[in-house]
Amino acid sequence: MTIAAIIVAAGRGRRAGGGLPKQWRPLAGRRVVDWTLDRFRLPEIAHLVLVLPPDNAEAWAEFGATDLLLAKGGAERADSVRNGLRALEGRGVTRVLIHDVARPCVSAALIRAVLESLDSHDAAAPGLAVSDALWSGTDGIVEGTRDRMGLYAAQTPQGFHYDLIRAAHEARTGEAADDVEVARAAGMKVAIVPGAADNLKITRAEDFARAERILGHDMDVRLGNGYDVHRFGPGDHVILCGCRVPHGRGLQGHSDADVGMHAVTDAIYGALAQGDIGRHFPPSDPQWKGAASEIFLAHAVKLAREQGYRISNIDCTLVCEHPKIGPHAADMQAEMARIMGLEPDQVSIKATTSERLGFIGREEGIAAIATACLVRT
Ligand SMILES: Nc1ccn([C@@H]2O[C@H](COP(=O)(O)OP(=O)(O)OP(=O)(O)O)[C@@H](O)[C@H]2O)c(=O)n1
Ligand SMILES: C[C@](O)(CO)[C@H](O)COP(=O)(O)O
Repeated sequence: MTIAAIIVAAGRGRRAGGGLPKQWRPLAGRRVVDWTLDRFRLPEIAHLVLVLPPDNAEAWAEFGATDLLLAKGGAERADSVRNGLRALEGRGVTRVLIHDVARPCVSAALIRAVLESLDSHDAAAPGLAVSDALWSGTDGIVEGTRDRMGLYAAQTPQGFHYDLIRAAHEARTGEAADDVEVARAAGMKVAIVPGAADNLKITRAEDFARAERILGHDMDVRLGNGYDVHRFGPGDHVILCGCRVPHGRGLQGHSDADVGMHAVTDAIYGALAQGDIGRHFPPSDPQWKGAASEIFLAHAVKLAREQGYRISNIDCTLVCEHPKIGPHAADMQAEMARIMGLEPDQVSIKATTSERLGFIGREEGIAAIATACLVRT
């Protein structure tokens, strides 16, 4: 089974106002689009499609440089979805989730409930049973009461067997309230999964404050620290934070002895309460002899993602008299950011001496200390 998710983000956000379309506006410290995308970065989702406004060159450049598949938005939401479905052609996708970028508070539990329902149905979508009384009205005056029995507020992600919804969208053009309407027009039976009140769609200006409150309450922030020391030995360079730095001696260790990268890796494991490098890559195992420490860091980052965390920032301090780190700090920052899939401004690499005191002062080795901040997505 291959699962994909399509995030439709080609709307204009007219009702939300505020200049920029709502998906690009800030929400609890990040853009709406970043929150929504991260919600779908789950191990079971193999492909993530982002449907973008065709005229937003900046967004195409930004997301074109990521692992996302991109598709062009159309005039109506249904046109955008159709293009998203086409972008998945030939990738062996069997199930697809279709989600509004404007619903950034969706939980992994709801996403998984929809997927689970697809085991026994062609289509499934979250619906929130209407609990308030329903009126009809004109010009601010109530004209009648409607029966709310059996009525649901439709949410996303709406999930489908890929071939069926693909054919349904190709067969039906024109406006549709949602993909469930398209599916039903093609004769598909759609199961209702209990929706979540927190899974609101940011539609009007005031919805930002509510979404911010939900994401704030939800926030699970974890800190971890890492500390490492490697001893100098013969050599003509050291590897620090992924960069080769010429030096009169090398660092000794079972792997490439990248003391900075080890401290950062341990900080991430620490934040996850997952021990340290030695637990995942035992020094007694000969396969790690001389290994590039990138393997360890990439493993810790993957573990964080699998456990539902994103790395918010990293701070690493190298402690040595020599080599001087300043001239190499920017390269180290870029390399560490690359390995972790972060922006360089999320990674700080700095250095200090130990004022010629102790083993560092005697230039017997280099120490590194690091802090990692992880946030549940
Ligand atoms: N042509 C369109 C229209 C809408 N959408 C997406 O469909 C979702 C639900 O639409 P809505 O909340 O109505 O968003 P907008 O169309 O952006 O808002 P508005 O109607 O206020 O302009 C949003 O994620 C929006 O980006 C899209 O991808 N392509
Ligand atoms: C798909 C949807 O989110 C279901 O509630 C909704 O219909 C899309 O938004 P719109 O406001 O109807 O365009």
